[in-house]
Amino acid sequence: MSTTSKIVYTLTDEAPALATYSLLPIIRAFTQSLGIAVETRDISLAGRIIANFPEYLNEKQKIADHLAELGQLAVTPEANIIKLPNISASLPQLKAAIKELQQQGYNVPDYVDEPKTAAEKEANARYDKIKGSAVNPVLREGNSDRRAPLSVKNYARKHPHRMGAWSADSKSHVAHMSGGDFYGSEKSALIADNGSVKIELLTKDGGVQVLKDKTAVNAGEIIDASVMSKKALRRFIAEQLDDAKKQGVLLSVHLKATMMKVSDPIIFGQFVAEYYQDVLERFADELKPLGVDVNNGIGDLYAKIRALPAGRQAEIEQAIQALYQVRPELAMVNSDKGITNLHVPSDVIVDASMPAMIRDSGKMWGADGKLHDTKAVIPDRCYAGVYQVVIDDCKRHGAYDPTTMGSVPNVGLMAQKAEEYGSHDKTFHIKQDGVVKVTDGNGRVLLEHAVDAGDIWRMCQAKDAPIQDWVKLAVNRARESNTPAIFWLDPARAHDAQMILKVQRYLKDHDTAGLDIRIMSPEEATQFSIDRIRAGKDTISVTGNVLRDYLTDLFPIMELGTSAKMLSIVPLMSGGGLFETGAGGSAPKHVQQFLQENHLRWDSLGEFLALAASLDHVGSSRANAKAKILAKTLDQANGAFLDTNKSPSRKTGGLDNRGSHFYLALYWAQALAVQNEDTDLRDQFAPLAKTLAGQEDKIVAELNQVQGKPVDIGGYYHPSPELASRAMCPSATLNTALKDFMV
Ligand SMILES: NC(=O)C1=CN([C@@H]2O[C@H](COP(=O)(O)OP(=O)(O)OC[C@H]3O[C@@H](n4cnc5c(N)ncnc54)[C@H](OP(=O)(O)O)[C@@H]3O)[C@@H](O)[C@H]2O)C=CC1
Ligand SMILES: O=C(O)CCC(=O)C(=O)O
Ligand SMILES: [Mg+2]
Repeated sequence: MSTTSKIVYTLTDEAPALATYSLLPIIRAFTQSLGIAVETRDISLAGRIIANFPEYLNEKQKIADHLAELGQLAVTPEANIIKLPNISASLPQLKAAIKELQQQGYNVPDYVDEPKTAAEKEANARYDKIKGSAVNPVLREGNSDRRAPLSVKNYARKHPHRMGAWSADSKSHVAHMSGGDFYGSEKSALIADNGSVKIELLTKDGGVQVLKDKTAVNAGEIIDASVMSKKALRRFIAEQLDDAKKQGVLLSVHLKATMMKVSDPIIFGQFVAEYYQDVLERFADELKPLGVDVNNGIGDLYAKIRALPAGRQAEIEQAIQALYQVRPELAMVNSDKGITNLHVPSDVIVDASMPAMIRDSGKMWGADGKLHDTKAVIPDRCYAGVYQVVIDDCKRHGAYDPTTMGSVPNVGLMAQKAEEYGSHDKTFHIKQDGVVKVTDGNGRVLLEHAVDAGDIWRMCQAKDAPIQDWVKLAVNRARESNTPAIFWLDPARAHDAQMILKVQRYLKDHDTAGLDIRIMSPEEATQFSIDRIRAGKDTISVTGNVLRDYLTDLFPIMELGTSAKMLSIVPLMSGGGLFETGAGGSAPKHVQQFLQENHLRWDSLGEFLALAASLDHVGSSRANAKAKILAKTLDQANGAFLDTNKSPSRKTGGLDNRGSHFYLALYWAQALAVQNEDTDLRDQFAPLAKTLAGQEDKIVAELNQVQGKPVDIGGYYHPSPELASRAMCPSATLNTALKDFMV
């Protein structure tokens, strides 16, 4: 047995970070005697801020750049990383995290909206790297394999979640642009030789602005560029506001301002600017000096007008209320608190928000606290049509039935910052009219677009080696699960047209005899997959990076009620493993409930599944037979956990995240205690199984009785480890049982 086996468990944010305080002691108890070191690395938003400003901090406060360290590990065969969801911070969230750290005595600099000094500019540049989806693209050095394991699917069939009924006359629909968007303007080029490209704006007045001097490119790589016209977008938004009002439906906007951290806050800002135009113009003289930024949502205005005299502040607030009478009703994030879809760019995130809407009868919450039909605006056409197909299908045939429906697992192209999700450093808010050109090392123009000031131009890359790996993964999954696999590619898109050629070519490298592998446009693929879903049949979706993200929330949320129950593996191209936990996010709503009621409804099944896969990887890559047994018994424990329905309840009073962890420990110890493959392990875990089973009632009572009262953990983005640990491990009996077992 190797003694060097190491699993890195990531410390992140919000609900999954809280859950870790309770789960990690259990994981350590089960692995410590096996020579498997479970180490932690802090990749939380607060941790990343601290790591990037060492010169502002004292020695005790400093932490190393764990994300950079893991990024280096991810390209080595030794990597075995369990990655929990982390906050991809919008600017308002980043600022809130900075403020909290400052209040805790961390002297980190402010993020200044309009930086003037060199120091301010330098600090902002560091913060810009921390914000948005700054973690996943660094660690995801492989493609993605996300699916619902059979045990999970069977669980969902036995314990179906609630699905809202659909009616044929639902007015809910998706609205997208018909021109002037990324989809309509995409151009693509295939790179012939290794080298680099230059991105320049040739302005109308004859000037040249270098947007990005050097972007490395490899032979066989696909690059593409596209532009979102500000004028076309504004026209489209104005039309949609009128139409929503006319149809009497809510207006909702679904973007990914977190992951698409450069483009989508700007697009979001255009909705805010258009919707609140009257107020923004009427009070422009006061709002401008305050630095109100529409890209941060109308919440930014509310926060900044606090600096005005009370009377003026009230006047602006009244003007906004008056606007709500004449504008279409907005979908609400929190109707009790009056928080609308347009308050903060990161409250409604398309991958999770559209499936939740479809699960809830195609409705969203209105200001009256009731569900209403809604216009879901997804401006760009690349992927919006997928949701319209699902909505039309639900209107025709009603909601899907979790007890009978099939599954849509996903194989997603993701490695090496593939496609749109790697485009931040090549996305530009154009300041002057002109032409953007991408030229190669020989000065040859590969791509070019005429642009106007205010437009968003971006370039994406998809490297060849990841594409080959992705095709291989798809074929393997189709073979292993004997399931049809559909490549979701649109021949009308320049990028996808190139991709289709590559897929056709690389499929020939594999034995595909007897497999059903097809290429379809996203809309056709959606219809094909949901027809099969209704017939109880499975279909593998093989997609690019964005659809990987969207579909691995869409289908799990319909099939399982949540994407938390997904197995989410990233076979790293170097041979290592990155095991993501579930396919969802860090569930901010869960933290609110926890702080108010000391009940954490976070479901850690994703962590359990990832841990089993990670232990199995230790077993295979390190020839560690005991790790294999740990993995196998953990799988059995997961099965028992699902069978006995020990997932956390949504409501305070029932078993929560902590109780669910206890049951996992109990079932895992019991599975180890009854296996005969390794008698040492059996003898070692039998007493723990006995202790936990004997104390079940007492432990569960201790875990449940703390609920119902507010709890203080000393911070939101950067809680106190002592307070959080105390809150998350409230059963003295369980703590003692684990401690006694460890010695
Ligand atoms: N891999 C990653 O690192 C990811 C990070 N994110 C980040 O997470 C944050 C929040 O994103 P958001 O789009 O709101 O999505 P979330 O997935 O965090 O939340 C949406 C809803 O999904 C349900 N949910 C998600 N995970 C679980 C779980 N383990 N147990 C139970 N329910 C769960 C909850 O529904 P209910 O309220 O009905 O219980 C939750 O309110 C953002 O900062 C985002 O960038 C998002 C996706 C992936
Ligand atoms: O990185 C992020 O912000 C979110 C990632 C995500 O939603 C996903 O991978 O499904
Ligand atoms: Mg997602």
